[in-house]
Amino acid sequence: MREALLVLEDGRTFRGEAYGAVGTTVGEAVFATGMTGYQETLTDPSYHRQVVVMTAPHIGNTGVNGEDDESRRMWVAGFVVRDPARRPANWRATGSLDDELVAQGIVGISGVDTRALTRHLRDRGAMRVGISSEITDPDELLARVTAADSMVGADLAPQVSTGEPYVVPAVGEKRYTIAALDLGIKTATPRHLAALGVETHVLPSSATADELLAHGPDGVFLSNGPGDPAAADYAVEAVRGVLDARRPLFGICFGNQILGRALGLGTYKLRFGHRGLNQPVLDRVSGTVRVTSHNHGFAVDAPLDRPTDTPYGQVEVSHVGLNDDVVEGLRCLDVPAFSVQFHPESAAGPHDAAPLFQRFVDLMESARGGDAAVTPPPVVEHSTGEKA
Ligand SMILES: NC(=O)CC[C@H](N)C(=O)O
Repeated sequence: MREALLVLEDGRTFRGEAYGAVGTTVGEAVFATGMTGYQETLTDPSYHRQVVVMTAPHIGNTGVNGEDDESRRMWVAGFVVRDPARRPANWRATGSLDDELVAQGIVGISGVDTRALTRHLRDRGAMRVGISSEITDPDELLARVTAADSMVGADLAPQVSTGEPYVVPAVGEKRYTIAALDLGIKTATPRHLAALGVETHVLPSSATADELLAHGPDGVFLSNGPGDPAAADYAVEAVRGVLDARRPLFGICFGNQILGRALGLGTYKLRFGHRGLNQPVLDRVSGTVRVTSHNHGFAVDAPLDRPTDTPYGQVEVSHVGLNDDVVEGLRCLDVPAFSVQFHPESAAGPHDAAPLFQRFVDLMESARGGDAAVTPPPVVEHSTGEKA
């Protein structure tokens, strides 16, 4: 058994065993509370440059399979678990997580008190961290950690985006065509759209509005993605062009933050972010509470109690996180655009929010009928009492 060391930027140190590839890595320490879906987490491009701490104590129980990857590779900068499964067992498994982490060069640590680590991050906020199964001196590792780039100001979408455009065909009859700006897109998203008859043309993060609109798509999609939305000016510019063209637009997570910025709203870094599969969100349009999957460290800054005037008309907060009143969705009242901060495409679930893809399809359908500026019903008010 090989020892490993974890050092947080504030000096707190944990010791454990090497897990995954042997080596040294640094990144932003974040915790994820999902009890399932580790394969999707590891392969979600939004986790690029983040060291993910799993709060669920047993990880790897169902191994890995050839179907659940959210992209072409694992992106996490490091992986922290309590107890790796000794023997995976699942009818879909094609291998073990341990072997896959080694094969993909992901440095991890196991045997760590992940509860103590998570409480530390909750109390002090997300921060930089290093893991090493080579360096044994905490001060030496700490020097590497403090030399690492911060997540604030990091422009990471170009590093994960596709180099070349590609097409995900509709399942069955093709009814709509969309252009998707790949800021770190997950495979589950075009799959959900394909099931609704949507053909998705995925374009690199550098695509301009003209490129997105080149083939006359029914709508434009803005994907999830890693990094600080404040650093992605090129995407903001592209979205403004799409809004000018009044083309139906739907964004998820990073896409929600980019739409917010395109409308003139600000974004800010949350103390420790939302990462998990059971986050309650109020859909203020229908008055429904949905249990949703989250992975975000930044959020849009917008007033909850009134619409905001923007160069594209008014926008209102359509969804609110019930744990902490964070903006979880935007809805434009005068242009056909909306977005959510959480993940309707979520695999391993939950699927409460999946109908949002149908809302995008409905928006494209009404735009075809010349009725693009949908007149929405008023939002419902709520009170969560004291902030969490
Ligand atoms: N999943 C995402 O798209 C994450 C968006 C952004 N990088 C954040 O951390 O908030």
